Amino acid sequence: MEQKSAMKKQGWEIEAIGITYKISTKKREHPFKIFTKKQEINQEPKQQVTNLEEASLGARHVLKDVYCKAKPWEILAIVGPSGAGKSSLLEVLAGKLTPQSGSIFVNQNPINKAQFKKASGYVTQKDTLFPLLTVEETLMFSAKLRLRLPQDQLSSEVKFLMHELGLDHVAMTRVGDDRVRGISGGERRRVSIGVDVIHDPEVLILDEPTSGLDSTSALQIIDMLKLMAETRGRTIILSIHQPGFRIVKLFNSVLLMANGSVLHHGTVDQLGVNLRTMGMQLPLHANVVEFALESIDTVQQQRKVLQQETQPQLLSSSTTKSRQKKVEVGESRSGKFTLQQLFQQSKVVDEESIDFGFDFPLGFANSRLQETLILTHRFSKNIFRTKELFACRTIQMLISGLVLGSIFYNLKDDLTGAEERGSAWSTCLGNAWLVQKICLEKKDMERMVSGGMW
Ligand SMILES: Nc1ncnc2c1ncn2[C@@H]1O[C@H](COP(=O)(O)OP(=O)(O)OP(=O)(O)O)[C@@H](O)[C@H]1O
Repeated sequence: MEQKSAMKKQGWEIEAIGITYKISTKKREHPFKIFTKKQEINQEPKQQVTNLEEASLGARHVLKDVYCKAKPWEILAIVGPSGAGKSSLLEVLAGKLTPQSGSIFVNQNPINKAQFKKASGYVTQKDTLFPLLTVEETLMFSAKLRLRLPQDQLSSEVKFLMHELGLDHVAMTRVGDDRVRGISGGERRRVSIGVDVIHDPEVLILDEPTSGLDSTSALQIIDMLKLMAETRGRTIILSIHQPGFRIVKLFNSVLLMANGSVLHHGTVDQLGVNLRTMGMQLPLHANVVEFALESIDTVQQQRKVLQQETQPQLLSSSTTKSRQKKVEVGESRSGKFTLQQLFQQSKVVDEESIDFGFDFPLGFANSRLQETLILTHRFSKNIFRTKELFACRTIQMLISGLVLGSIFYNLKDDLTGAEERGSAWSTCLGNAWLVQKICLEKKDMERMVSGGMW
C-alpha cells in the first residue's frame, strides 16, 4: 500500500528505447492489370531480390532507432517539420502502433499495454466530439463511461474539471463544429482534452493540441497542461508545430525530430548550446526551437558530419551497436531481462510485461448493459436535440421512402429483380441521415476502444 502511494507520488517516467517503425510502401497491383499486362511483357525481366537491403525496398522508415524519456511533473515537447514522425512516435508511446523493434519502460519496468492505456489519456489531432451536445454533457458522458461513481460525485468531478479547463462559462453551450455554431476552436480543444483526462490519467499524450489556434489560445492550453504537470505530477508528452517564445519557455524538455530520427533530446537551453557548438549563429533573443526548425537541414548535415568524425571506424555497424548499447541501458535499469533476451525480443514488451503495482484497475467502469444504456442515451440525446430538425428529417425520410418505394414497387423474383433490390438498398442507405449519425458514433467508438475505455 505504501509502495503504491509512493509510486503515485513519484509519477510515471516513460522511456522509449530504440523505437523503429517501418511502413510498407509497396505499390498495390493495378486493379485493371489487364491493361498493363502488355507493357510488362515488353519490359526487361526484373532482377531477383538478392540481399537484405533490396528486400527492404518497399518499406519506409518512419521512426529510426528513436530514444526518448518523459518525466513526471514535466512537459516533453516533440517538435520537427511536417512528416518528421511526431504523430507516429506519439502513437507508439500511446500503444496504438506497434513498432517493429524497440522497448518502452514505465518507471524502468517493461510497459503493460492494457494497464497503460487505462492509466493514460491520448488526445488526437482531430476533435471527435458530438456537436449537438453541450460541454457539460460531453464531459458527463465521458465521466460515466470511464468512472465508477455515483451521479452526484460524477457531477462534481465534471464541474471541477470544467473549472480546471476554464470552461465554466460555456458549460451549457453546444460544442458545435464547422456546420453547427458552438464554442470556439480553443475551447473545443480543451473539451477534447477534458474527455481524455476525466479519469485523471498519470500520462497525457497530445498530438498537436494547439493546431489551428491563435497564439493566445495556444498559450492558454499549454499553460493549463503545465499546471496539470506541476500540481499533480502528471507526465505530459505533446507534439507541436512552430511553438511561440512564451510556449517554449513552458517546456521542460524538447525532442527535435527530422526524417524519423532524433536530432536533439534535452532542455531548450541545451539545444541552444548544441546549435552554437555546430557553429550556428543564434540571433539575440531568438526562439531557439523556431531557429532549430528553420535550420533543420543544416542541423541534420552537421549531425552527420559530427557522427562521421567521432566514430569513423564504427560506421558499418553503428546502428546495431547503438541499439545494443541502448538495450544494455534498458537492461541495467530494469534489471528484469538479460541483454540477450531483450535483444532477441527486439519488440515492444507486451503480454509478458510485469504488473508494476499501480492502482489503475484493469476492468471497465460499467457492465456491457450499462455501457449500452449510456451510449443509447447519448445517441438519442444527439438525435432529439433539435426537435424541429428531427421532425423535418423524419418527414423527408418518409417522402423519400414513398418515392423510392414507388420506383422499386413490384419487383420480380428473377436476376433483374435481385439487382434492382440491391440498388434499392444502396440508394436507401446512401440517403439515410441516421447512417451519418452512426458514422460519428463509430469514430468515437474507435477512439474509446483504442483508448481502453471499453
Ligand atoms: N499509414 C501510413 N501510410 C503511409 N505513410 C505513413 C503512414 N503513417 C505515417 N506515414 C508517413 O510517415 C511519415 C511521418 O508521419 P507522421 O504523421 O508521424 O509525421 P508528423 O511529424 O506527425 O507530421 P505532421 O506534423 O505533418 O502531422 C510521413 O512522411 C507520413 O507520410
